[in-house]
Amino acid sequence: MRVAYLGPPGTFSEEAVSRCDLTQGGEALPYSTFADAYDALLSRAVDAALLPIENSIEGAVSTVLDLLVLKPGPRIRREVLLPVRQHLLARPGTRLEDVRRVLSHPQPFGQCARFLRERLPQAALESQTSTAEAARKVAAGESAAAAIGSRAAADRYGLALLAESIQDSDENVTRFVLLAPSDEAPTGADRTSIAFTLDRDRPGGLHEVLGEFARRGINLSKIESRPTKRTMGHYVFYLDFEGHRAEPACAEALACVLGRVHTLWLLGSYPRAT
Ligand SMILES: O=C(O)C(=O)C[C@]1(C(=O)O)C=C[C@@H](O)C=C1
Repeated sequence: MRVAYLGPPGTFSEEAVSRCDLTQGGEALPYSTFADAYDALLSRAVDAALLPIENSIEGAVSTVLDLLVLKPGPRIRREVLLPVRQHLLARPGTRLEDVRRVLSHPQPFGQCARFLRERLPQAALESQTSTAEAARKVAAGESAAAAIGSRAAADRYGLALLAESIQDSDENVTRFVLLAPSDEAPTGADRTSIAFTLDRDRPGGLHEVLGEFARRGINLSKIESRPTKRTMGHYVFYLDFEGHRAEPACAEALACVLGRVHTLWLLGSYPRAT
């Protein structure tokens, strides 16, 4: 399987590729942005794309949520839970007090907010396309800069760990989804992701949708909203629930939801990661 991920090599996304049963041993192809990896799947340059969707400290990876409804088509075939340890990486010999610039992907800045505030309050934070890209630039640049990223990135780009495990909480997990042309057959322990918009200004619309699941004893595991990007106050709701869309109770709930929403996107059913 050819799988697109956020590169260059050394990202957490690359590590997630090596942890997913379907992509292990396949051909992993690095792309510079989530949108590029997603487009590679749409154009069939790859068979799948593995993208982060949420983090236990920082929350939604909104770019990826937006892609799922702005360019619909790909289905979620797997979820992968990756424990994430963030480290401060710098060229060997750099001291913490020398660091004036910190480079990373925006997500790790949020995951390491306390460390940055307490230990590097003067440093400028510079967003990069990925943690590994940040490490690559720090390795190539001057010593006043550091990157936030993985141990694998430090090894690959010849950087030292200036501070270890700097995320706000020890429990730091990023959830990735493997997107493919179709989702997975039922396994008995599945999850389903959908997205929908509601008709505007109808009281109780969201409550009615949630009620279809509650009535059938279907456990919701996530709800998230994003702006539709068209009008202020109009949202796309993202919902995850336990069960497969082909199971009778879930199929019935989805049929009823279809009658209560403006637009429904079926994002896929896939085995639940533990
Ligand atoms: O920059 C990387 O290493 C990525 O794989 C991206 C990403 C993300 O966007 O969430 C993945 C996992 C971590 O939460 C930090 C960054």
